[in-house]
Amino acid sequence: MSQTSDRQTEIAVEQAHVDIVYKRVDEMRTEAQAMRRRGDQLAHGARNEAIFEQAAMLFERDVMVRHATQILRTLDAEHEGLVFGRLDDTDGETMYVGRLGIRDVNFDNLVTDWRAPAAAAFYQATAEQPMNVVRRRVIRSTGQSVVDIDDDLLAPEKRPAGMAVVGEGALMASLTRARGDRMRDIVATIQREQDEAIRAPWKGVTEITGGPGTGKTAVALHRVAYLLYRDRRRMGGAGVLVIGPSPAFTSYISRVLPSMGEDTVELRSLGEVLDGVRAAGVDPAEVARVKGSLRMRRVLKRALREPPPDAPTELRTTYKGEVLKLDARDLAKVRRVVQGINRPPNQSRVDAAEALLEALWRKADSYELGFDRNELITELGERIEFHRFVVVWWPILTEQEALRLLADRDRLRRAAGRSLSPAEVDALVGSWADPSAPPTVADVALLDELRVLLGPPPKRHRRRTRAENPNWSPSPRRGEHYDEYSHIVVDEAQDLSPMQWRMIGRRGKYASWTVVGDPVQSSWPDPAEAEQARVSAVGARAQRRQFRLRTNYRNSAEIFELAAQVVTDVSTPDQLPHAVRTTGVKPSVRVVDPSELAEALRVATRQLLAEMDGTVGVITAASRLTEARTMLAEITDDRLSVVDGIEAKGLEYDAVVLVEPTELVTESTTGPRTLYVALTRATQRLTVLTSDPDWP
Ligand SMILES: Nc1ncnc2c1ncn2[C@@H]1O[C@H](COP(=O)(O)OP(=O)(O)OP(=O)(O)O)[C@@H](O)[C@H]1O
Repeated sequence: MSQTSDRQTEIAVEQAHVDIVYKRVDEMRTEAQAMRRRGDQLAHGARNEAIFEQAAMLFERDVMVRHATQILRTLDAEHEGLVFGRLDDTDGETMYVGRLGIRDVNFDNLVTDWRAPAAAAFYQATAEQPMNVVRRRVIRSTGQSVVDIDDDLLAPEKRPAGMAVVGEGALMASLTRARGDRMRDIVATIQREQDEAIRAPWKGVTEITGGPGTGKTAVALHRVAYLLYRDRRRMGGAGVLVIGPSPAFTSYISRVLPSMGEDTVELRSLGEVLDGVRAAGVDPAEVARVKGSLRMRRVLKRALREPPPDAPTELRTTYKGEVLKLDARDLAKVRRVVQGINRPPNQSRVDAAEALLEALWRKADSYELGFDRNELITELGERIEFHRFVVVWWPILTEQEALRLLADRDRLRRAAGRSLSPAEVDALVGSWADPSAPPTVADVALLDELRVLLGPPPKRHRRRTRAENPNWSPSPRRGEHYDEYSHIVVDEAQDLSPMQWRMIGRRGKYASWTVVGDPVQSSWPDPAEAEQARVSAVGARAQRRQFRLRTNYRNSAEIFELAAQVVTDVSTPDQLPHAVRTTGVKPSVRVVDPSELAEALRVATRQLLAEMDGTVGVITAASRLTEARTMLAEITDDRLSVVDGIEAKGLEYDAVVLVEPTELVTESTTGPRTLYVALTRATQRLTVLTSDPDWP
């Protein structure tokens, strides 16, 4: 039989099974809807019952409705390609693998959930270790129709007569497909080295490293789905938090988990970790470096010891005809006493009031007029003007207010002491000069640090804090600043600053971790400091297991060959992945005169948009981003994005135009690494526009 007719016959065989599965799914949906209706009726009827029975009924109803809703949600998830795999083993048994486990009315397996132990062979069997598998088949569907199949024959010698083997490899077919603006799941083609990381035990710290395009992000997200499936009670209750570098990145990965039926995971970018703040802007590299350094912790601590800018320098009152006065030196002494109690400032106002009254008493006592201490303290402490004084002398601050105070150069210089150089102080003051500017991503970690240093405001003030903050939005399911996640995934971990590690560590006091990154792509200049902060965030004694992914599934070999050249000085050969796919198309490096850059950029972009089905990214240095956007303003195509090297982190496009690569290198101390990131974003085509005839 020819390959084509073999293929058609086999597609028809699989379609027959897929039809049975979808029919069963419809039945299950009807059953779940009926269950939910029954639950609702129970609640309705319960109104007329005795209290005791009512409680039992309500409980039953809750369980019923919850269970039914969960089933419906899972069934309604975007389950295109619900059945995507089939294994035929040496005993002649067949098993279908899919996004969900489905049984027929007799409880016989129609589909095994990909996360179940029984399905592991689908990902782990190889020709060297076939694990009893003769043929592995990947089934590709559109909607409910099977459109293609791809087989791997793992044990040719055990192949029974008549077993067809068709296709050219599901992985390659999937890798060459055009990309959309959202990442897709890879459940059908997870590779063995990836599967090992996905199925690693939940405890401790799981580190996944690997070069660009090795599937680290995909693996981390599939690991979340796996952990929720295997250990839903532990993981689901306290929740899973996934942290990525930017809102563009979280939006890019946002579809992966829902497509696997998981919609309870929180995805946050680094600028959104602190509740109520949504920062997306990034500082210039040298400013971000200062803001992210652990030295900032000392600076912030010292800053909070300073009196507020408009604090009164004298407290004057009268008691029984005598003038009692605390001058600036007395007040400074009282402040030090309160600070010595070592309670966070927002929790210390009562201490401050008590210390002031004590100081006033000592003044009065020194006059030797025989005043009674208790009487004096009670009377002065009840006076409205004393309260007014305390409120301005010891204000309750929000973290935003506390950070804004640091825009004052003298104040910051005092707080900086020897921790920051004068140039670093200037850089920070410059970045905070505009009081109406929103916080940057690096500011968020400082705000979170200040939040903890300041302590929670007394209850009466909390409402004020929220009302004053226009961006404040309560997290729908969790208390504010929730820190009990059961699992935290940190993606692009190589870029986290020490201050960001501290911020995230606070949210994972009881968590296990999946930490994903590639040191060669790091844009953080002091890896040793970041490593120290990371160890204290995830716990030094936590059990650690490491996985390294070695195959680059994103870039064509031609594109990766060029990219690898720019990091030869900052990487070891072991850190660079192997790109498996060749396209026969080399990257195009065009030398252009700066005066002709705009036109050359438009031509290259239009050309790639015309030639490719999928997405096109234009990547520039941060300093040239606005200009590039203006140059391309006349091209309106949803498939086009214009980003800088940092924003490009974690994203991918079918084709990329890289503008002036040397500018990405000179823009920061980790420039070659940022350029490496930019050069490894394209799956198929790369055009580089440079004014340097010698590049690369
Ligand atoms: N097993 C696989 N099957 C199909 N596609 C895969 C597989 N593994 C990875 N990919 C694809 O390769 C691309 C790169 O994956 P991903 O973004 O997870 O890599 P990464 O290691 O996080 O990259 P980077 O470090 O550059 O951000 C994605 O399009 C992903 O879907």
